[in-house]
Amino acid sequence: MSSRGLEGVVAAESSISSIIDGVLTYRGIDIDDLADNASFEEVIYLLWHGKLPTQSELDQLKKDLATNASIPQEVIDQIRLYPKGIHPMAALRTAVSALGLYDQEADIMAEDINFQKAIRLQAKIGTIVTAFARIREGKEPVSPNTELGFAANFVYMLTGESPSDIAVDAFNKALVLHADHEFNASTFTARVTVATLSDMYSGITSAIGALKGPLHGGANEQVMAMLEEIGETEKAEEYIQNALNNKEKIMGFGHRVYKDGDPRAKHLREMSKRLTQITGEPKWYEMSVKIHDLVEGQKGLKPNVDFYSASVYYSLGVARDLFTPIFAVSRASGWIAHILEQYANNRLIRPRADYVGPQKQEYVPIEKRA
Ligand SMILES: CC(=O)SCCNC(=O)CCNC(=O)[C@H](O)C(C)(C)COP(=O)(O)OP(=O)(O)OC[C@H]1O[C@@H](n2cnc3c(N)ncnc32)[C@H](O)[C@@H]1OP(=O)(O)O
Ligand SMILES: O=C([O-])CC(=O)C(=O)O
Repeated sequence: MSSRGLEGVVAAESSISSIIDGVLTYRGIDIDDLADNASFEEVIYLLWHGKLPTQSELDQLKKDLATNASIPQEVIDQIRLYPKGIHPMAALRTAVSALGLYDQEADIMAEDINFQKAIRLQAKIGTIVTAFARIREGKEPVSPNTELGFAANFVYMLTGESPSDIAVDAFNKALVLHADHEFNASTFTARVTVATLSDMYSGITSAIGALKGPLHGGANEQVMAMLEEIGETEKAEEYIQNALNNKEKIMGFGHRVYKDGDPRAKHLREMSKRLTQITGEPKWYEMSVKIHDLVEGQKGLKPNVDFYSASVYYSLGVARDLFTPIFAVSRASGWIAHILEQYANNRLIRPRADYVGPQKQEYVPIEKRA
């Protein structure tokens, strides 16, 4: 008997992140502690090395990320040629694949070289997202500022302006919260790809493709589309009632693993409350809370990481279709950690199918086919 969607199947051992009794940890540290205290760079180090960095290790990682953040001119030139109107996740998938063409060590598998590649990839993925976002608006990409940390540099490259502390803190926390999540669909995809001993760029490219879908990372964009379609908090009840009556899925709710709620959602809810007050548009938070109460009350479904992150990113002035690419910028750290773990103890991932099709069929020559 197969398990539909591999529900409940334990596919491998991992020591990177855990979800036990509804508690999420990275390397055994509770996500609540990390969300309240850690920088994204500390989390990257933790995920890749299995321990929190010392001050000098952190300084070195920050320096490495900042100095590797520029992307090859060829990749920028290619981005300029992408068709107008494409989704930024499609652009990111294509540009990360292209990035691999310009990494002379892409196919070298030695552990130390893989760590260097990990830094290059993590450093450049935010630059790709921001370069695409600006080029499609007819603006020039902004080169990374080597003096800035990861979150600040991302906001700087996106806007071209010196980022506010509020924006940097919010981005940092969002990056920490999205960094890793056990064997979610995109991470598992990355592991399947590199378990053939394919390269890291192939692993990340396939993971981006998996994250793009609305049942996974793509849900955050769909949440904002729903909020904007509803428009006013007073209209939420009728909208949600109709959707549930029509058996539609409400984006940002439900989870394959968490049945009592996603521990990341409360942090994003708080951020949404605060940021929507700051922008003077509390309605997006109020509408989200209204929807939350309705969906939980009627279906018992709780919000996942994608629900309140929508109003958070919106309040930070991010275009709706960049929400999922920002998720990818963060999750790249987790994908890379899993790719390194897969390489370190590799075996091809190749499950079986429960064949339910016809058997003992004859080959019928084409002229005799009905
Ligand atoms: C970062 C992330 O990837 S978090 C997840 C992001 N995705 C979303 O927010 C999309 C909306 N949510 C969903 O589609 C689902 O809850 C998933 C895909 C996240 C997990 O789903 P699964 O474990 O496969 O549950 P499944 O889709 O089988 O749903 C089980 C039941 O709950 C219902 N259900 C699950 N989620 C929702 C939802 N968001 N809205 C309404 N009903 C839902 C299903 O319709 C189904 O009902 P049924 O048994 O009457 O047919
Ligand atoms: O774990 C999952 O299935 C989806 C999820 O919440 C994530 O990837 O962060």
